[in-house]
Amino acid sequence: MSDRRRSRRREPENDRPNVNPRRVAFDAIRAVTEDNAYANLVLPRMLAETDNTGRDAGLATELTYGTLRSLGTLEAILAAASGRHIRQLQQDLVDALCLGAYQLLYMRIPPHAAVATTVSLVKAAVSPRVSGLANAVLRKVAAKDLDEWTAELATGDRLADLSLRYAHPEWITAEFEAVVGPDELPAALEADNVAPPVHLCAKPGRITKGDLSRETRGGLHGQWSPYAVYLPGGDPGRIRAVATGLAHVQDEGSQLVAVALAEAPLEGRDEAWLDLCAGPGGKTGLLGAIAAGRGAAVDAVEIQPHRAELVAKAAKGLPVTVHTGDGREFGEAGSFDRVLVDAPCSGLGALRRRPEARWRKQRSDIDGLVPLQKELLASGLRLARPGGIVAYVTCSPVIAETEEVVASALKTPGTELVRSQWLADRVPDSARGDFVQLWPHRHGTDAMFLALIRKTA
Ligand SMILES: C[S@@+](CC[C@H](N)C(=O)[O-])C[C@H]1O[C@@H](n2cnc3c(N)ncnc32)[C@H](O)[C@@H]1O
Repeated sequence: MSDRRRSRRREPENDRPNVNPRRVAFDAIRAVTEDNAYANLVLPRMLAETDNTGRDAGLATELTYGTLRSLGTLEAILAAASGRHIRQLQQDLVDALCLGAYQLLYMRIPPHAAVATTVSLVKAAVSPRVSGLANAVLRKVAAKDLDEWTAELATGDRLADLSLRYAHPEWITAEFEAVVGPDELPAALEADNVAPPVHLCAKPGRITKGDLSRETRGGLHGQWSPYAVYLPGGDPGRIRAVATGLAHVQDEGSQLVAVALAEAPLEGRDEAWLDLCAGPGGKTGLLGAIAAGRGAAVDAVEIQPHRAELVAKAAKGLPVTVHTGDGREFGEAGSFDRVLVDAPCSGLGALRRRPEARWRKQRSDIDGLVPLQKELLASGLRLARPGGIVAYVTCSPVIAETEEVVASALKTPGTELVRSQWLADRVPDSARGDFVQLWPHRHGTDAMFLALIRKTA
């Protein structure tokens, strides 16, 4: 590097400090553990503020997301290496040690560099007094690789050992196993630890997949959804079609369940569609675009005003009317032909997108959500006309939020479960009995669940 370029790096333009990527990652992790921030919101802002771009931004992102995803496992290994309970150490030191241990156990960073940079970070950002302790603990961590550590800490309890190996809380591992079974469980857990590519949806009637793919400079067409394009990299907001609303960011699985509702066979009138839990509007945007091509219109309901505004933005120019209100009290019974109930859920099917989420959630959160899910589905069934079709969707595979909610709704007289033939024909291994269950490790999508229910009377 020339002297001129080196000095430019030390004194960045606009007086913005070019803070090194490890420090940015540490600050982002601190914001998550200390202030309950969301990494995917806080990190991009910190990268912009510190002028980190390109490879530096990539390194900071991998460090932040990887460390947060693996927190439980890193803390267990650090506890063993330090010989004390992790809660006996101050939290900012734990965060720095996790960042260092992640580099040692999950990345190809040479151990001496991972230890030295973390000790410097501890000196500068935590306290020089604990840098000796950090050095000693990290050297112990570096003495074994991840497989050796997980073998050493294994208890013989299969679910506990898998949870440690794949960095999931044990209760989530158990919930996944109840659906996917023991053979596929490791693959299902492992898939949550891989950052997913960004999926785009080319809104039908607005832009073709081919044109969207060209705008993304080579984005591949999605495997399953007729509207999906995989972004090859970069900021989706910079794609013109996304900025102008012709396309939007949407997981391919979310596209599939929305299209499955639109493609379900229906006799009679087919012009009044309802999206009962619409915010922030990804599925409303897609359903609105399909409805536009079929002469139908969509009513979209969202209880949170700021999310209702996002729905209105996502549906701009489409035949969609947005209502801010409670879906349990909305509308006239029997007035809709197709109804989507994309219920608020634990989100355990999208853990790969939210690095810290698995450590924040608790089993009791699900118990709190199930009554609302049942009420919203009951309301969706009330609002569907005889012969109409209701799609119950969650981005969670958990039995209590999926099968059990649907089973309770099917006790209502005049309802029957129908298979999504459209989805079954298109996506292999997507059947879960008569339901649809997508998986990151099988399909590269979020773990979306879909049940189609027809109102027979
Ligand atoms: C899983 S999200 C929906 C995602 C959305 N369909 C999409 O594709 O962008 C569930 C939404 O339901 C909303 N919600 C929660 N309770 C509700 C209620 N009683 N009535 C209407 N919306 C509700 C939440 O605020 C949240 O925006």
